[in-house]
Amino acid sequence: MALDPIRILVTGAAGQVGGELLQCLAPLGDILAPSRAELDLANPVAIETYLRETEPHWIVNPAAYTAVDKAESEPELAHAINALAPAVIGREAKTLGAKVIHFSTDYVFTGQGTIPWVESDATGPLGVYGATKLAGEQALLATGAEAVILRTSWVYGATGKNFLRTILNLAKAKEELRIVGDQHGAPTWSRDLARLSAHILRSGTFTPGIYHAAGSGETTWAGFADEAVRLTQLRLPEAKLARITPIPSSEYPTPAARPGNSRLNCTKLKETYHYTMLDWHDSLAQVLAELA
Ligand SMILES: NC(=O)C1=CN([C@@H]2O[C@H](COP(=O)(O)OP(=O)(O)OC[C@H]3O[C@@H](n4cnc5c(N)ncnc54)[C@H](OP(=O)(O)O)[C@@H]3O)[C@@H](O)[C@H]2O)C=CC1
Ligand SMILES: Cc1cn([C@H]2C[C@H](O)[C@@H](COP(=O)(O)OP(=O)(O)O[C@H]3O[C@@H](C)C(=O)[C@@H](O)[C@H]3O)O2)c(=O)[nH]c1=O
Ligand SMILES: [Mg+2]
Repeated sequence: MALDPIRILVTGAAGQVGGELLQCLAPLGDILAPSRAELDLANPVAIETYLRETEPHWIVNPAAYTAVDKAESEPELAHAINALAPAVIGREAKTLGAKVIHFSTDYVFTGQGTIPWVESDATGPLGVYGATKLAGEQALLATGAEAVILRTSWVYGATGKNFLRTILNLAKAKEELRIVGDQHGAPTWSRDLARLSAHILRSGTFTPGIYHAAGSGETTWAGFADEAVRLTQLRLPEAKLARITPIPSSEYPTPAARPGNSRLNCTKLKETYHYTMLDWHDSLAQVLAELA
């Protein structure tokens, strides 16, 4: 008798993490990757119907409302996608006996201090995006579903909309880029998150809970931009690239405030799942090689 193949639902497959998940999880089962038109996460009934029809064994949910500034003027939509959808996913997963891997953010924290945050630290989001992501964590956990929540930071990769690609484009067009130098954290490669997810799926034991999962090491946005431009200049000695000037956040006003301390302590992930996230310098070099 043939065994039922493992069905893995990947939401947001057109996004940065979702795209990498498609590649990394494909060898592990049958992937369901509905487009936004096929599964609109802003519609709870659509989520319920889709999950009852497809009965996935795993639900991997990187889909989110990720426009941090725009969320300030679209709080209802951000809440529907980031908070209500995880609640419905959790409720249905609990009924199905499906396991969930969900993604959250450093922006659940206030950003006070300099010590890397641990999972049990008090939260205090500064804006709508962070608040809706925090509500999503809490709602998912409250369903009692078997869920791992990976809190990550500063996600980038060779594809999708991200800070690295924005900076490389701007650096070719300008002489100087003024970038905030007082927000501290770690860039995280989208592919490393997908590899971690595959690792969790494969690991025989599933230990639910919140885990911090950010690139190893730390920098600032200005430090990240500076290293990206430096490495690009080494590869393209003839190119005229902008110099990076670090500025205080007060000189780069945005609708949503960002945390000054986004450092995430990833010890729990290491100890529980025996997975160490790549150092951000190493992943940056790999992503730049892929872009070249
Ligand atoms: N990007 C970052 O820097 C960080 C991200 N995170 C978290 O990691 C996760 C992955 O982020 P990332 O891959 O960068 O996000 P992206 O913005 O690259 O992708 C998000 C995906 O979600 C989809 N989506 C949005 N709204 C809906 C909806 N109503 N129905 C169905 N799909 C929808 C988008 O679809 P479409 O393509 O149609 O817009 C897109 O494919 C998210 O949970 C995010 O909160 C955490 C820390 C940092
Ligand atoms: C383009 C640019 C940005 N900045 C600043 C703004 C901001 O503080 C920082 C990064 O810019 P971004 O627009 O990429 O920032 P942002 O969209 O806030 O990135 C966040 O996205 C969400 C989804 C997360 O979960 C977070 O972990 C984080 O990655 O750099 C400058 O100072 N100068 C510039 O020229
Ligand atoms: Mg952004």
